[in-house]
Amino acid sequence: MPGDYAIDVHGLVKRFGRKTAVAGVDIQMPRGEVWGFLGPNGSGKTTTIRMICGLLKVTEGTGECLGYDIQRDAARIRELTGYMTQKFSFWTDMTIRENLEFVARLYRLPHTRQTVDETLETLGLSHRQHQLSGALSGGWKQRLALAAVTMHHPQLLLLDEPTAGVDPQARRDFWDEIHHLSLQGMTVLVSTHYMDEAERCDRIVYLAHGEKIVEGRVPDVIDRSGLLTFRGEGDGVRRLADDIKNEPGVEHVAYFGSALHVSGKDRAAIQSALDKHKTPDVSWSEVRTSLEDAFIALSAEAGEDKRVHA
Ligand SMILES: Nc1ncnc2c1ncn2[C@@H]1O[C@H](COP(=O)(O)OP(=O)(O)OP(=O)(O)O)[C@@H](O)[C@H]1O
Repeated sequence: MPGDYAIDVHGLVKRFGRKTAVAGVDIQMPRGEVWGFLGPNGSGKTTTIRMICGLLKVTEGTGECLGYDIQRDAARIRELTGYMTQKFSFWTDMTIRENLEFVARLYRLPHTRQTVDETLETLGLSHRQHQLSGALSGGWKQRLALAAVTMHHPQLLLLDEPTAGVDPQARRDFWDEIHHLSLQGMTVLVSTHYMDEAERCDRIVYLAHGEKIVEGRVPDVIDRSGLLTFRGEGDGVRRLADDIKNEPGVEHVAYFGSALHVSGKDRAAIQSALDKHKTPDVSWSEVRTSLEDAFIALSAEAGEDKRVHA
């Protein structure tokens, strides 16, 4: 099989007129892994994905996807890839089965009936195959879209915010399916804004303003942020937020239900801030820094919008 990496791209740049959407991104993603692609709105995730699968011409940069050159072999890459766009569409007045048969014919897949049967079975859609697609709930629509993009047995799945607006149980089911596909050898790159989804990935890549800010396993990304976090619980803890926020060395203060999380890089400074605002009914303990806080800190370090710290 050509190439050790499913995705091996260097210095990808995409400019739309004077706007630089992607400003030099490198990704080396081994085959068979599940990676999360994160970053604020407009940070360049979709544009990067579309360059990787040959749907968008790169302005600068080189690379291979599944061992094929992203500029020269775009058509071949598209055959071997399943790409689920943010706004995937299907015929709402056709049944699930009819939609999948339509896609199968579009891809000129052999043995249409059998292929569709297998796809329905794999994704747990068999019992719903005669339902009109337009009547499906958000979670089942997502499942149908996944069925449509996996039917030709791609080696690489590129999923662009596949679970946006889907309820937690459906998101969980969707992720079970992603891991199931990964166990069958598929490589999966998923863009998401959900931190719990990021935690399910082998590795995450975080973009901001078209640049890769950080890449790694979740615990490593959290470590790299250098943040320490303390959780305060007890009556009145939320009233302390504004005062603690203004203490030196305190970088983030966030509400978690009735608790308060205080983060910063300097242990002594945080401790002295907490001591200063000590009250008998509030207790503090050190907890794991959240991935969200780590991203905010890393983005700020990289020159991202510093208003997030205000
Ligand atoms: N065809 C286009 N023409 C001009 N600008 C574009 C085009 N496509 C994307 N952009 C711009 O490029 C930047 C990156 O967009 P992109 O859609 O890749 O971001 P994203 O990280 O996927 O965002 P989101 O999380 O909102 O989906 C944005 O500023 C966007 O407006």
